[in-house]
Amino acid sequence: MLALHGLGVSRGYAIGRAVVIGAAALEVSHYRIDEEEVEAECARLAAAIRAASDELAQLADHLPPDVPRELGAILQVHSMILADAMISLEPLEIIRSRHYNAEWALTAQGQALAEQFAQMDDEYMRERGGDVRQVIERILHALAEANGRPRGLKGSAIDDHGDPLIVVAHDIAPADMLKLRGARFAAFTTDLGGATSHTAIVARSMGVPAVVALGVARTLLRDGDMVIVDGEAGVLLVNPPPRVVAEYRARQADYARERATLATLRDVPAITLDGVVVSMLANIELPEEAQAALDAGAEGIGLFRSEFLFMGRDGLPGEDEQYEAYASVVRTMAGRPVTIRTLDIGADKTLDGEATVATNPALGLRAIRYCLAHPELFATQLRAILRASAHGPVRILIPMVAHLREARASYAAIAAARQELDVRGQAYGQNIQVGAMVEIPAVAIAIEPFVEAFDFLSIGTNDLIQYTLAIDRADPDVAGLYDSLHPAVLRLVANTINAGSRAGKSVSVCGEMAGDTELTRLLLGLGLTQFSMHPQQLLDVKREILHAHSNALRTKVAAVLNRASEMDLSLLNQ
Ligand SMILES: C=C(OP(=O)(O)O)C(=O)O
Repeated sequence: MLALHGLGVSRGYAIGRAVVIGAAALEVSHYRIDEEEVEAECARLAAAIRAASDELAQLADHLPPDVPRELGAILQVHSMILADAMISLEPLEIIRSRHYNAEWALTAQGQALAEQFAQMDDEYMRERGGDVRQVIERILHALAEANGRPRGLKGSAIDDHGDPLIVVAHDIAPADMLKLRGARFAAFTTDLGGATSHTAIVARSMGVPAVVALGVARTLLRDGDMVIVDGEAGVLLVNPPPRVVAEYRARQADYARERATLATLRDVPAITLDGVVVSMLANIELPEEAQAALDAGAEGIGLFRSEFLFMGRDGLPGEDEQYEAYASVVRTMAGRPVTIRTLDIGADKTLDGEATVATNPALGLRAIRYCLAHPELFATQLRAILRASAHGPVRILIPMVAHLREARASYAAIAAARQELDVRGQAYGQNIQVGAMVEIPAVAIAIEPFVEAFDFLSIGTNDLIQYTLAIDRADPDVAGLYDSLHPAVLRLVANTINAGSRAGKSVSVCGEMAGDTELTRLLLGLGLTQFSMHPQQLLDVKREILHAHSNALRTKVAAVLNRASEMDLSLLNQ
């Protein structure tokens, strides 16, 4: 058994078969077929191989006279590869023996061949690995065309009869995670990533165990390997013996029982032992998650990351489409407040087709900076949000504010959007509240004018830590330095909470710190009374709150906050 250690970023355990994917393979559907479908699936693959072969022949026959002669030679090599049994027969055997769908059989064979070619001594032969990959891609295109739909996971069906499937990837961009949402994988692992990378955040929102920062796991695993993902300990076990599988099945059952017990806290108000009332809010990425938030007892949405509506798709969503998405959340939350963050695009969250030239995108044209540089895009989103406020209480949250002039420009844009709606005869969002994310250290330090400028504040600890400690939150090489307990981080959080409380303005934490039960007592001790986190984490954190004594924690935290060293959490348990 191989045990690989990474960072557990989404709780729970999964036992299943690995689906090893590279970036391009993400677009390929993986599902198992029934015995009676085998011959039809083989015929489908054989037809695609013929189509690819015809296409190559056509290309070779109609080569313009001015193209280099090498191209003709390459096409010939590709035709030979295509005719070879390793491509024309082996994948059919995989369909018959493993009941994989055609695309999966082909990519599984491609992966095995890529590894064989990579190990060859002869450089010429090693390079042929690239040709094999190109030939396989040509057949995948032919399969997609024959299906009459673009390749993608959306249309895939995952094996319902056999073992659960577990994604093992080098890295998955947040936009690709969106494609995987519909595909019902039982767990995720990636070689890259950090605890607060957006990939980890999306995995948590999908409610499946996930381990990131595994280093080279993807290169060590093969499609179909039996694996266990331990999201608690951050471990990936490969080909475990039956004794270990049995132990993990027992852990899975215990975990399910623990969740069921927690569910009884759903409607219990979050009040500390000394009577401090705490608001339990949810973070969501897509409108469908609002129901999960309600099911977990959320008292509102503290952060709707609207950028996920814009990612992993062709073109931008228009005003009506956005309005429908926001309105559906507001309707689902039935009178509870919904905080919609305006487009926070940039760094690891990119729009399709938009390349960045920034050398350091985390410090570049992100979030409100991007929106102010694209006024029409911003205005469209603001109109959609204002319209959605007709269905219930909505708050607008502006990300990455660093300057007061950005606050002024945001208010001006909201006023202009309101005016445009007025002209249309739609008077919406007259008294809408506008807040700012506190995620740039400069704001948390010079906080007073921002408290004054905005109706409420939400501390984005993920970025606040990233920018305070100069740690890329998605980079596994520096994950060990990403530290929520650093005294500078805690003082910035305390400064923001205290300034809000002095001015009577509401302050929440919506970064991952809010959902970490190890930090609940610390945040209560810092005076926090509004927590916003993934629906999955709400009940765990509520349990901590119900057993805490807020005033005692405040005294303890105040006594150690100004120490130079990292916060010692054990002091809060004494
Ligand atoms: C909530 C936050 O924003 P995001 O994780 O979406 O960047 C944060 O930075 O803490």
